[in-house]
Amino acid sequence: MSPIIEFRGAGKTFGDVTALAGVDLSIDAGEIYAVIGHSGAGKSTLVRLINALERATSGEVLVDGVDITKLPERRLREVRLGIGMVFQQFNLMRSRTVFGNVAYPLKIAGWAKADRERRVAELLRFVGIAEKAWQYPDQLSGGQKQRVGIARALATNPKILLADESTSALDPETTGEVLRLLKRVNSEFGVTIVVITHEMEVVREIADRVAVLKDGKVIEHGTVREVFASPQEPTTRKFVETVLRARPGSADLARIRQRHPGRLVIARISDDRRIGTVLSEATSRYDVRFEVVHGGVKELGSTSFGSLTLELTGADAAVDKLIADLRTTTDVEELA
Ligand SMILES: Nc1ncnc2c1ncn2[C@@H]1O[C@H](COP(=O)(O)OP(=O)(O)OP(=O)(O)O)[C@@H](O)[C@H]1O
Repeated sequence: MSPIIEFRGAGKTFGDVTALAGVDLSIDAGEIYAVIGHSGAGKSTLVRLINALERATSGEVLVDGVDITKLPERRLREVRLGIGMVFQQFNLMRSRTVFGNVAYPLKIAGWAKADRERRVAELLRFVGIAEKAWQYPDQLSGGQKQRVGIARALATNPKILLADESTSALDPETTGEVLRLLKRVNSEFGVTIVVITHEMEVVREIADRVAVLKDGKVIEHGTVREVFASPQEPTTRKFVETVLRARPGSADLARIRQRHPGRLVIARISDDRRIGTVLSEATSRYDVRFEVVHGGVKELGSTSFGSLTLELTGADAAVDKLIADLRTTTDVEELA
């Protein structure tokens, strides 16, 4: 895999505000790369450096091997033709039909009318809204508007698609549909997708790799599996916990304690760790009972992943032995 987008010490300041500070990041051709961070972390600035809607004030940004921070405006137009973008608020033209919106970039790029018509029909079929071609944006649901946004972004066959909070205005079900559509864009056309989000659930559903942005810096990056399995930074851990309910919050824990006076442990669950087998053997061997009191398991790619908080009731020494057995197969943390 070769990088299609590379940030090398890229920084961006607005007056005395540092939006990005020395970002190093490498995104491979054909992958779905997510950038997650809280509001103000610098996500939008980062994505706007890729299509040079903003210019870096330091460092380099390479797109397809070319440092775009040095290019004159005229050459940037070519670079931008290879990059599509979808937005949180869809940014459709209200006065044009669905067809007109999707045809617009083709018109700008000088496509002949017959070619435009063929291409738009093909795109609308791909995103599943062919029957809405002559409707106006105001007549569409949020999910349908975003399908138009995606069709428009793909019109000129870009190699890169930038999705800036593209599902943040949608309900969870519609979010799922749009993310599945973006996955098809990636798998069927090989388009590299950069997803900007503040939701870890979006990262889980769609991305191959993820970078966590905080105060204009990349504080952690890796495959989605690595980052979910062992988040290093407190900010990353909090993001992961929003999806996995890995650890009961303090209010939850107080309620759990009231109902469950036994010892509480958190055990990591994943497909390759047979914790069910160990638990059932150890509970009968040591005469310890267990109750699941918190947690969850989610699909992550082709595997399951998560954590459970268990209440273990029995003689202290027996519970110790059970915890030791569990530790031979997974990470176990006892809650104080
Ligand atoms: N045009 C601008 N002029 C001045 N400051 C800016 C400008 N654009 C961004 N900033 C500042 O840069 C920082 C990063 O902003 P950015 O929009 O990139 O963050 P973000 O992570 O996308 O946040 P959000 O999720 O709220 O959009 C913020 O402090 C913001 O106020």
